[in-house]
Amino acid sequence: MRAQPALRTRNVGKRYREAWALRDCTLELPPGRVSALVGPNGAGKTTLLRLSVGLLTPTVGSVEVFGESPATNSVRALSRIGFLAQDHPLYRQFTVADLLRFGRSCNVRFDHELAARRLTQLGISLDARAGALSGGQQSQVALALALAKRPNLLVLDEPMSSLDPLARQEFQQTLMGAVADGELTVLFSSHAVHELERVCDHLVVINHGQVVLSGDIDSLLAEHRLLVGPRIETDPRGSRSVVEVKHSDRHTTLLVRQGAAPIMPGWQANPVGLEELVLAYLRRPVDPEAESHKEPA
Ligand SMILES: Nc1ncnc2c1ncn2[C@@H]1O[C@H](COP(=O)(O)OP(=O)(O)OP(=O)(O)O)[C@@H](O)[C@H]1O
Repeated sequence: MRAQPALRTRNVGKRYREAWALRDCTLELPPGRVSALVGPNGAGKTTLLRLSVGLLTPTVGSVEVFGESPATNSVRALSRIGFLAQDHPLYRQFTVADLLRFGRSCNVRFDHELAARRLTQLGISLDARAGALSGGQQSQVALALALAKRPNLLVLDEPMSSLDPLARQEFQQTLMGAVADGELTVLFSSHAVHELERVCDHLVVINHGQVVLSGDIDSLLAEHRLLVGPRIETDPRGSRSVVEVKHSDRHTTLLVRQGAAPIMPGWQANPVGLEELVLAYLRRPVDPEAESHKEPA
Protein backbone atom coordinates (compact mmCIF):
# COMPACT_ATOMS: atom_id res chain seq x y z
CA MET A 1 0.00 0.00 0.00
CA ARG A 2 1.26 3.48 -0.87
CA ALA A 3 2.12 5.63 2.14
CA GLN A 4 -0.07 8.66 2.72
CA PRO A 5 1.63 11.78 1.33
CA ALA A 6 2.95 14.22 3.91
CA LEU A 7 1.57 17.06 1.80
CA ARG A 8 -0.92 16.88 -1.03
CA THR A 9 -2.19 19.87 -2.98
CA ARG A 10 -4.83 19.56 -5.65
CA ASN A 11 -5.34 22.30 -8.24
CA VAL A 12 -4.46 24.91 -5.67
CA GLY A 13 -4.68 28.56 -6.64
CA LYS A 14 -4.05 31.54 -4.42
CA ARG A 15 -5.08 35.02 -5.42
CA TYR A 16 -4.09 38.22 -3.65
CA ARG A 17 -6.71 40.73 -4.77
CA GLU A 18 -6.69 40.44 -8.57
CA ALA A 19 -3.28 38.80 -8.86
CA TRP A 20 -2.73 35.06 -8.80
CA ALA A 21 0.41 34.11 -6.83
CA LEU A 22 -0.13 30.40 -7.39
CA ARG A 23 -2.04 28.62 -10.15
CA ASP A 24 -3.27 25.06 -10.53
CA CYS A 25 -0.68 23.63 -8.18
CA THR A 26 -0.98 19.86 -7.84
CA LEU A 27 1.76 17.95 -6.05
CA GLU A 28 2.49 15.29 -3.47
CA LEU A 29 5.37 15.06 -1.04
CA PRO A 30 6.25 11.54 -0.02
CA PRO A 31 6.68 11.09 3.75
CA GLY A 32 10.11 10.83 5.36
CA ARG A 33 11.86 12.80 2.63
CA VAL A 34 13.59 16.15 2.37
CA SER A 35 12.06 18.23 -0.41
CA ALA A 36 13.36 21.47 -1.81
CA LEU A 37 11.05 24.09 -3.24
CA VAL A 38 12.93 26.09 -5.84
CA GLY A 39 11.97 29.09 -7.92
CA PRO A 40 12.97 32.68 -8.66
CA ASN A 41 11.87 35.70 -6.61
CA GLY A 42 8.11 36.08 -6.69
CA ALA A 43 7.54 32.54 -8.03
CA GLY A 44 5.08 31.71 -5.24
CA LYS A 45 7.28 29.71 -2.85
CA THR A 46 6.31 31.53 0.36
CA THR A 47 2.67 31.41 -0.69
CA LEU A 48 2.83 27.64 -1.17
CA LEU A 49 4.62 27.16 2.16
CA ARG A 50 2.12 29.33 4.04
CA LEU A 51 -0.75 27.37 2.45
CA SER A 52 0.94 24.15 3.59
CA VAL A 53 1.00 25.23 7.22
CA GLY A 54 -2.49 26.73 7.33
CA LEU A 55 -1.41 30.38 7.54
CA LEU A 56 -3.21 30.98 4.23
CA THR A 57 -6.27 29.33 2.76
CA PRO A 58 -6.39 28.50 -0.95
CA THR A 59 -8.63 30.58 -3.21
CA VAL A 60 -9.34 27.37 -5.13
CA GLY A 61 -8.29 23.75 -4.68
CA SER A 62 -7.34 21.80 -1.58
CA VAL A 63 -4.33 21.33 0.68
CA GLU A 64 -3.89 18.32 2.95
CA VAL A 65 -1.15 17.50 5.43
CA PHE A 66 -1.27 13.81 6.29
CA GLY A 67 -4.84 13.76 5.01
CA GLU A 68 -6.09 16.80 6.98
CA SER A 69 -6.59 20.38 5.96
CA PRO A 70 -4.13 22.58 7.87
CA ALA A 71 -6.42 25.58 7.35
CA THR A 72 -9.03 24.13 9.71
CA ASN A 73 -6.50 24.90 12.46
CA SER A 74 -7.45 21.77 14.35
CA VAL A 75 -5.03 21.16 17.24
CA ARG A 76 -4.27 17.71 15.89
CA ALA A 77 -3.45 18.95 12.38
CA LEU A 78 -1.32 21.84 13.59
CA SER A 79 0.55 19.82 16.20
CA ARG A 80 1.98 17.74 13.34
CA ILE A 81 3.37 20.78 11.52
CA GLY A 82 6.43 22.88 12.32
CA PHE A 83 7.13 26.13 10.47
CA LEU A 84 10.19 28.34 10.30
CA ALA A 85 9.34 31.64 8.62
CA GLN A 86 11.79 33.39 6.32
CA ASP A 87 13.09 35.80 8.97
CA HIS A 88 12.59 33.27 11.83
CA PRO A 89 11.90 36.03 14.38
CA LEU A 90 12.84 35.32 18.00
CA TYR A 91 12.01 37.49 21.00
CA ARG A 92 15.34 39.28 21.25
CA GLN A 93 15.14 40.04 24.97
CA PHE A 94 14.41 36.40 25.85
CA THR A 95 17.22 34.07 26.83
CA VAL A 96 17.43 30.76 24.97
CA ALA A 97 16.13 29.04 28.13
CA ASP A 98 13.12 31.46 28.19
CA LEU A 99 12.39 30.58 24.55
CA LEU A 100 12.47 26.87 25.34
CA ARG A 101 10.11 27.38 28.30
CA PHE A 102 7.82 29.43 26.08
CA GLY A 103 7.89 26.69 23.44
CA ARG A 104 7.00 24.09 26.06
CA SER A 105 4.05 26.12 27.34
CA CYS A 106 2.64 26.47 23.80
CA ASN A 107 3.08 22.92 22.51
CA VAL A 108 1.85 19.73 24.12
CA ARG A 109 4.42 17.52 22.40
CA PHE A 110 7.36 19.90 23.00
CA ASP A 111 10.59 18.01 23.76
CA HIS A 112 12.50 20.44 25.96
CA GLU A 113 15.37 18.05 26.62
CA LEU A 114 15.95 17.42 22.94
CA ALA A 115 16.16 21.14 22.14
CA ALA A 116 18.42 21.91 25.11
CA ARG A 117 20.74 19.03 24.16
CA ARG A 118 20.93 20.09 20.50
CA LEU A 119 21.79 23.67 21.38
CA THR A 120 24.34 22.71 24.02
CA GLN A 121 26.03 20.41 21.50
CA LEU A 122 26.28 23.39 19.15
CA GLY A 123 27.89 25.47 21.91
CA ILE A 124 24.89 27.80 22.28
CA SER A 125 24.43 28.80 25.91
CA LEU A 126 20.89 28.55 27.26
CA ASP A 127 21.61 31.73 29.26
CA ALA A 128 22.40 33.81 26.16
CA ARG A 129 19.90 36.43 25.06
CA ALA A 130 18.48 35.70 21.58
CA GLY A 131 19.35 39.21 20.41
CA ALA A 132 23.02 38.69 21.32
CA LEU A 133 23.40 35.55 19.20
CA SER A 134 24.86 35.53 15.69
CA GLY A 135 22.53 35.05 12.71
CA GLY A 136 23.64 31.42 12.38
CA GLN A 137 23.07 30.75 16.09
CA GLN A 138 19.63 32.36 15.93
CA SER A 139 18.75 30.09 13.02
CA GLN A 140 19.88 27.09 15.04
CA VAL A 141 17.73 28.19 18.00
CA ALA A 142 14.71 28.66 15.73
CA LEU A 143 15.33 25.24 14.17
CA ALA A 144 15.74 23.58 17.60
CA LEU A 145 12.44 25.13 18.74
CA ALA A 146 10.68 23.91 15.59
CA LEU A 147 12.13 20.40 15.91
CA ALA A 148 11.32 20.19 19.63
CA LYS A 149 7.68 20.35 18.66
CA ARG A 150 8.33 16.92 17.13
CA PRO A 151 6.46 17.77 13.94
CA ASN A 152 5.83 15.20 11.23
CA LEU A 153 6.10 17.91 8.58
CA LEU A 154 8.65 20.67 9.00
CA VAL A 155 8.31 23.61 6.60
CA LEU A 156 11.17 26.09 6.31
CA ASP A 157 11.14 29.27 4.25
CA GLU A 158 14.65 29.96 2.92
CA PRO A 159 16.21 28.79 6.17
CA MET A 160 19.81 29.12 5.06
CA SER A 161 19.78 32.26 2.97
CA SER A 162 21.57 34.45 5.52
CA LEU A 163 24.02 31.86 6.79
CA ASP A 164 27.74 31.63 6.02
CA PRO A 165 29.01 28.34 4.54
CA LEU A 166 29.99 26.87 7.92
CA ALA A 167 26.68 27.80 9.55
CA ARG A 168 24.85 26.40 6.50
CA GLN A 169 26.63 23.12 6.91
CA GLU A 170 25.82 22.92 10.63
CA PHE A 171 22.21 23.79 9.92
CA GLN A 172 21.98 21.12 7.21
CA GLN A 173 23.56 18.53 9.51
CA THR A 174 21.03 19.29 12.28
CA LEU A 175 18.22 18.98 9.76
CA MET A 176 19.44 15.74 8.24
CA GLY A 177 20.12 14.30 11.71
CA ALA A 178 16.52 15.07 12.67
CA VAL A 179 15.20 13.36 9.53
CA ALA A 180 17.36 10.31 10.23
CA ASP A 181 16.13 10.23 13.86
CA GLY A 182 12.42 9.99 13.26
CA GLU A 183 9.34 10.28 11.18
CA LEU A 184 9.95 13.71 9.76
CA THR A 185 9.26 15.13 6.32
CA VAL A 186 10.94 18.41 5.44
CA LEU A 187 9.93 20.97 2.83
CA PHE A 188 12.18 23.98 2.48
CA SER A 189 12.48 26.76 -0.06
CA SER A 190 15.85 27.73 -1.43
CA HIS A 191 17.65 29.67 -4.12
CA ALA A 192 20.88 27.70 -3.67
CA VAL A 193 20.31 25.18 -6.45
CA HIS A 194 23.96 24.11 -6.44
CA GLU A 195 23.75 22.59 -2.94
CA LEU A 196 20.37 20.90 -3.17
CA GLU A 197 21.65 17.46 -4.08
CA ARG A 198 23.59 17.30 -0.83
CA VAL A 199 20.59 18.18 1.31
CA CYS A 200 17.45 16.80 -0.31
CA ASP A 201 16.12 13.87 -2.27
CA HIS A 202 12.94 15.38 -3.67
CA LEU A 203 12.37 18.53 -5.67
CA VAL A 204 9.56 20.94 -6.56
CA VAL A 205 10.34 23.73 -9.02
CA ILE A 206 7.88 26.60 -9.43
CA ASN A 207 7.91 29.55 -11.77
CA HIS A 208 5.31 32.28 -12.21
CA GLY A 209 3.06 30.52 -9.72
CA GLN A 210 3.07 27.18 -11.53
CA VAL A 211 4.75 23.87 -10.72
CA VAL A 212 7.07 23.25 -13.67
CA LEU A 213 8.88 20.16 -12.35
CA SER A 214 8.52 17.89 -9.35
CA GLY A 215 9.64 14.46 -8.28
CA ASP A 216 12.31 12.30 -6.79
CA ILE A 217 15.69 13.79 -7.69
CA ASP A 218 17.33 10.52 -8.74
CA SER A 219 14.37 9.68 -10.97
CA LEU A 220 14.31 13.15 -12.51
CA LEU A 221 18.01 12.93 -13.33
CA ALA A 222 17.57 9.43 -14.78
CA GLU A 223 14.66 10.59 -16.96
CA HIS A 224 16.55 13.47 -18.58
CA ARG A 225 19.42 13.43 -21.04
CA LEU A 226 21.47 16.01 -22.89
CA LEU A 227 21.63 14.97 -26.54
CA VAL A 228 24.54 16.55 -28.38
CA GLY A 229 24.85 16.34 -32.14
CA PRO A 230 25.51 18.24 -35.37
CA ARG A 231 23.67 21.55 -35.60
CA ILE A 232 20.07 21.21 -36.77
CA GLU A 233 18.09 24.03 -38.32
CA THR A 234 14.57 22.71 -37.62
CA ASP A 235 13.05 23.66 -34.29
CA PRO A 236 12.34 20.51 -32.27
CA ARG A 237 10.63 22.39 -29.44
CA GLY A 238 7.21 21.22 -30.60
CA SER A 239 8.08 17.79 -29.25
CA ARG A 240 6.83 17.41 -25.68
CA SER A 241 9.97 15.58 -24.63
CA VAL A 242 12.29 18.45 -25.61
CA VAL A 243 12.81 20.75 -22.63
CA GLU A 244 15.46 23.06 -24.06
CA VAL A 245 17.41 23.59 -27.27
CA LYS A 246 20.81 25.25 -27.50
CA HIS A 247 22.89 25.83 -30.61
CA SER A 248 26.57 26.58 -31.08
CA ASP A 249 28.15 27.18 -34.50
CA ARG A 250 28.41 23.50 -35.25
CA HIS A 251 26.43 21.67 -32.59
CA THR A 252 22.94 21.44 -31.19
CA THR A 253 22.26 20.35 -27.60
CA LEU A 254 18.80 19.12 -26.68
CA LEU A 255 17.70 18.57 -23.10
CA VAL A 256 15.10 15.84 -23.37
CA ARG A 257 12.85 14.13 -20.89
CA GLN A 258 12.22 10.50 -21.63
CA GLY A 259 15.48 8.65 -20.87
CA ALA A 260 14.97 6.29 -23.76
CA ALA A 261 14.73 8.93 -26.50
CA PRO A 262 16.10 7.36 -29.67
CA ILE A 263 19.56 8.61 -30.44
CA MET A 264 20.12 9.67 -34.01
CA PRO A 265 23.36 8.63 -35.74
CA GLY A 266 26.16 10.98 -34.78
CA TRP A 267 24.44 12.06 -31.55
CA GLN A 268 25.63 11.47 -28.01
CA ALA A 269 23.46 11.16 -24.88
CA ASN A 270 24.97 12.64 -21.71
CA PRO A 271 23.63 12.83 -18.18
CA VAL A 272 22.43 16.22 -16.94
CA GLY A 273 23.35 17.82 -13.61
CA LEU A 274 20.65 18.95 -11.19
CA GLU A 275 21.47 22.66 -11.40
CA GLU A 276 21.43 22.57 -15.20
CA LEU A 277 18.12 20.70 -15.14
CA VAL A 278 16.45 23.15 -12.75
CA LEU A 279 17.70 26.18 -14.69
CA ALA A 280 16.48 24.73 -17.99
CA TYR A 281 12.97 24.33 -16.56
CA LEU A 282 13.08 27.85 -15.15
CA ARG A 283 14.10 29.27 -18.53
CA ARG A 284 11.12 27.64 -20.26
CA PRO A 285 8.24 29.95 -21.07
CA VAL A 286 5.29 29.22 -18.80
CA ASP A 287 1.83 28.35 -20.03
CA PRO A 288 0.54 31.63 -21.51
CA GLU A 289 -2.97 30.77 -20.28
CA ALA A 290 -1.79 31.13 -16.70
CA GLU A 291 1.12 33.50 -17.08
CA SER A 292 -0.70 36.75 -16.56
CA HIS A 293 -1.77 35.92 -12.98
CA LYS A 294 -4.58 38.36 -13.60
CA GLU A 295 -8.26 37.76 -13.61
CA PRO A 296 -9.73 38.30 -17.07
CA ALA A 297 -11.50 41.66 -17.18
N1 LIG B 1 0.24 39.58 0.89
C1 LIG B 1 0.35 39.76 -0.42
N2 LIG B 1 -0.43 40.64 -1.08
C2 LIG B 1 -0.34 40.81 -2.42
N3 LIG B 1 0.53 40.15 -3.21
C3 LIG B 1 1.35 39.27 -2.61
C4 LIG B 1 1.31 39.03 -1.19
N4 LIG B 1 2.25 38.09 -0.90
C5 LIG B 1 2.84 37.75 -2.07
N5 LIG B 1 2.31 38.45 -3.08
C6 LIG B 1 2.68 38.33 -4.51
O1 LIG B 1 2.54 36.98 -4.87
C7 LIG B 1 3.62 36.56 -5.72
C8 LIG B 1 4.35 35.39 -5.07
O2 LIG B 1 4.96 35.85 -3.88
P1 LIG B 1 5.77 34.86 -2.91
O3 LIG B 1 6.20 35.65 -1.73
O4 LIG B 1 4.94 33.65 -2.66
O5 LIG B 1 7.01 34.47 -3.84
P2 LIG B 1 8.42 33.80 -3.44
O6 LIG B 1 8.70 32.78 -4.48
O7 LIG B 1 8.39 33.35 -2.03
O8 LIG B 1 9.41 35.02 -3.61
P3 LIG B 1 10.85 35.31 -2.88
O9 LIG B 1 11.82 34.29 -3.38
O10 LIG B 1 11.18 36.69 -3.37
O11 LIG B 1 10.63 35.25 -1.40
C9 LIG B 1 4.50 37.80 -5.91
O12 LIG B 1 4.11 38.39 -7.13
C10 LIG B 1 4.15 38.68 -4.74
O13 LIG B 1 4.29 40.03 -5.07
